[in-house]
Amino acid sequence: MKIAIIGTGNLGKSIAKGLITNNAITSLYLTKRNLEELEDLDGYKNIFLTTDNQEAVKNSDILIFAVQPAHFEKILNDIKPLLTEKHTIVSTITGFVIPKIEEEIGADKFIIRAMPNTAIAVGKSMTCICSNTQGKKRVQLAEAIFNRLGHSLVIPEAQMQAATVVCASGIAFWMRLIRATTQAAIQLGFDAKEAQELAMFTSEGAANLLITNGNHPEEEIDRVTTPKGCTITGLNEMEHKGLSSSLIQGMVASFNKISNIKKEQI
Ligand SMILES: NC(=O)C1=CN([C@@H]2O[C@H](COP(=O)(O)OP(=O)(O)OC[C@H]3O[C@@H](n4cnc5c(N)ncnc54)[C@H](OP(=O)(O)O)[C@@H]3O)[C@@H](O)[C@H]2O)C=CC1
Ligand SMILES: O=C(O)[C@@H]1CCC=N1
Repeated sequence: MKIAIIGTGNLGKSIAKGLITNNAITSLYLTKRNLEELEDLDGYKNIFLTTDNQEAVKNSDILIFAVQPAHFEKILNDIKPLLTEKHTIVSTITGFVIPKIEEEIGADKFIIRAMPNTAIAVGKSMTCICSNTQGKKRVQLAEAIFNRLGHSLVIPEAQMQAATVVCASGIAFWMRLIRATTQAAIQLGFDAKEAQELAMFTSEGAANLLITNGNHPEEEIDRVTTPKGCTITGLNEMEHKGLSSSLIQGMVASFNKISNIKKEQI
């Protein structure tokens, strides 16, 4: 696959690392105005670092856009004359809706919106995907790419903002939960390194139980909670202090913020 990442910042670089590690490329163009931060990716075979978006577009078939929303319109205008039938446009840009992309480059283009997260760098992204009518013909291609870099789900565009909160911001939310677990483990007597090890691998195990068994979380909780035991005592105390409620309220606040940003842009 001949892929270009236009805007290789936090997310773009994570995608690049995932693609490189998973041998998912024939060639990979990475663009950015200031290339210094990409020095560690310099010198790899078939990886080209450039400030020239047009060069990247000419030499690639799949164009993954990962710039800030404010930069996207101008970049689309600059590369528009170079777009052909071979190109699949993949936008990871939050809040930039498909009708607006079609307005810039035309509804005849193959347009995909993807919402990955930074775990794409280690091949573990949960990525939600939607497309324009023309792009439906290339959705399987997008799924193939993102399934190599984790797990993907095709959703209606109307759910993309919610997917941003649950999956993209979700990485930050889970990091806080893991950090809090680590802090508790330190208070209970483990050193910092051991505490983080316990927190990371326990959360990985919990997720894998659900992924492998397909159970509801409460079924797995029932297997751990001995009557009158320490687990149910801990869980109930967490709920008295608002664990579930605070997570739900935080995610809804995050969703409301995205909705407001979108209104500000209109
Ligand atoms: N971070 C995340 O977890 C996620 C982010 N997103 C979305 O992805 C997009 C990127 O986010 P993020 O990676 O965090 O942002 P960053 O600011 O880290 O990255 C954007 C990059 O675009 C580059 N850039 C700016 N202008 C141009 C240009 N004209 N040509 C080429 N490159 C350019 C910038 O580098 P330079 O200034 O050197 O050009 C910068 O490195 C956003 O729209 C965000 O909403 C979506 C899902 C998850
Ligand atoms: O925090 C943000 O607004 C962006 C969108 C998802 C991840 N980062």
